Amino acid sequence: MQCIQAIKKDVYWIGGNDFFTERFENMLPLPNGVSYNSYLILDEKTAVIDSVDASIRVQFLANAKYLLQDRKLDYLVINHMEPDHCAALVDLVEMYPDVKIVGNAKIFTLFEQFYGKPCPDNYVTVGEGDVIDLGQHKLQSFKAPMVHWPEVTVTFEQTEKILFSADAFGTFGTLNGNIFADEVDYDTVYLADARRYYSNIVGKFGPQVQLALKKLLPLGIEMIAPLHGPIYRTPETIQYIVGKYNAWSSYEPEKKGVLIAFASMYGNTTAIVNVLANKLALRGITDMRMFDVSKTHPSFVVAEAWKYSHLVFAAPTYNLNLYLTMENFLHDLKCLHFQNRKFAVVGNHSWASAAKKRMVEYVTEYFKKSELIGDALDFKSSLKAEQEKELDALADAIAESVKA
Ligand SMILES: Cc1cc2nc3c(=O)[nH]c(=O)nc-3n(C[C@H](O)[C@H](O)[C@H](O)COP(=O)(O)O)c2cc1C
Repeated sequence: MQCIQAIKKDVYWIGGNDFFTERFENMLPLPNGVSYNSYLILDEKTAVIDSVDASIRVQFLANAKYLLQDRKLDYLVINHMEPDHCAALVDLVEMYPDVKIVGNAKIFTLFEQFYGKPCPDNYVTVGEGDVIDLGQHKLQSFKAPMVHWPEVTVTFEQTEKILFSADAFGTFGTLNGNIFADEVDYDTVYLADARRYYSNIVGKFGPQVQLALKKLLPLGIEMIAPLHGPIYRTPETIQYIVGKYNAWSSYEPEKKGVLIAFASMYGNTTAIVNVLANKLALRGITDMRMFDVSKTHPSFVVAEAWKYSHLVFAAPTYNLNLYLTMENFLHDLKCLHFQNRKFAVVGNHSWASAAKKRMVEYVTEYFKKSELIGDALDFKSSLKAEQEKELDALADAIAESVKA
């Protein structure tokens, strides 16, 4: 049966929820599921904007069929060729063989790479600013390269001022009946997932997101309809998510505070960061977060890194290298072009130290616009009373910097 909602007169959400898939891109855990959004416009001409993942293909096709009844589908607009949005494209072409497929040249290249050439005569290639006229609704195409993938386009519906934003402004988390951001307690239900989606999926492409925002915001957007998560239709929710994207894509921390990311095999490094966190609390630092990167999936810790201004890394040496789960976490941050933060480093070893040096290397050589606070510390196996003053000095330096 169909499961649809009108988002404006004659404009419908025809996507669906995936509660089943364990990991997005087979890597990032989905404790709250994910939605794949698609949209259908019924005008003098009909159009579907993007399709969905294979997991909800049946629901999506039922939705499209229900709305189109015995009308034909005139246009299939493709903004993004990642498979979580493309699994039903060929089905639509088979159901509506005359459909015109709208996309830029890169979209058609990727389409053929994934699906061969089932319908090369159906292509309508659009460039920057080109408009597809449906009657009342007019779909204008804008490139947003690397706002996740190189082919990404966004489509601006000029009459209702709806931005079909592809992966931009998307979030993990299913839509729970309420498909609009203003219908839910957004900060409780979606904010953490939105930050985790942004930082892990789009985080590397901050400058490209900034360019897209500069180009698109002057259009006077009155609704943002992304490919994942809720739709933003009120000035407040639009301003809110645009504000978050602006901060995230310019690598500005949302909060002055401390995130402690640590790793430990036998608990000695854990004991050290527990004492450090305690000392920071006694110096007035509030709302700290601590994550064992061996236990918590890095995608969650990456998201918290995007939020906080100050980060402490603490880990032992392992086979003359940095302990692997910390190495993986820092490598992940490096690949995401993480930057513009203040850091403290605490190593631990028993005979030949490597962890401290490697963590300092990440901070000073790989994370741009970043600063090491206090002395990088190195402990030998366990915390001794005589070293407490080193931890006190580090806590003083971090607290002073947070409060500055
Ligand atoms: C497999 C393995 C390899 C290790 N390699 C080194 C090493 O190369 N250099 C070193 O100084 N300590 C090495 N250590 C020792 C730990 O770094 C050290 O005992 C540390 O204090 C453990 O901290 P934790 O209690 O937080 O796990 C190794 C430990 C293990 C289990």
